[in-house]
Amino acid sequence: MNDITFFQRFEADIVAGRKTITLRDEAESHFLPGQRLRVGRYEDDVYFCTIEVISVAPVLLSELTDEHARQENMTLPQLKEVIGEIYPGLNELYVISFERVATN
Ligand SMILES: CC(=O)Nc1ccn([C@@H]2O[C@H](CO)[C@@H](O)[C@H]2O)c(=O)n1
Repeated sequence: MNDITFFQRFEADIVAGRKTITLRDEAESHFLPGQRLRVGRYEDDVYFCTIEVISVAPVLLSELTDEHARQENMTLPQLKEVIGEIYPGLNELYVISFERVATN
């Protein structure tokens, strides 16, 4: 069983260490620093790596900066568009920062 899933289009960036945060809603805000999470693809739940949670912190959509976007390997407009598609109308998000620790 996986602990968290990402859309398949982000797999390569996560595995390469180019994507080091994810923005989630309250339902996925319960992860704790130091936890190791098995990561799978949203589309088929196939495991693809393990990450260690560094921190979890609330952030408003309006507070997102170029630094968040850089950590997503996107531009800020791209990031806001993606969030608007995944979480339409949601302003209160949680930034989960992580480090990729293993691939098995
Ligand atoms: C079921 C479900 O919510 N799955 C999600 C949710 C979010 N994300 C990524 O986190 C960042 C900001 O939201 C962007 O990179 C998103 O694509 C994801 O990959 N998969």
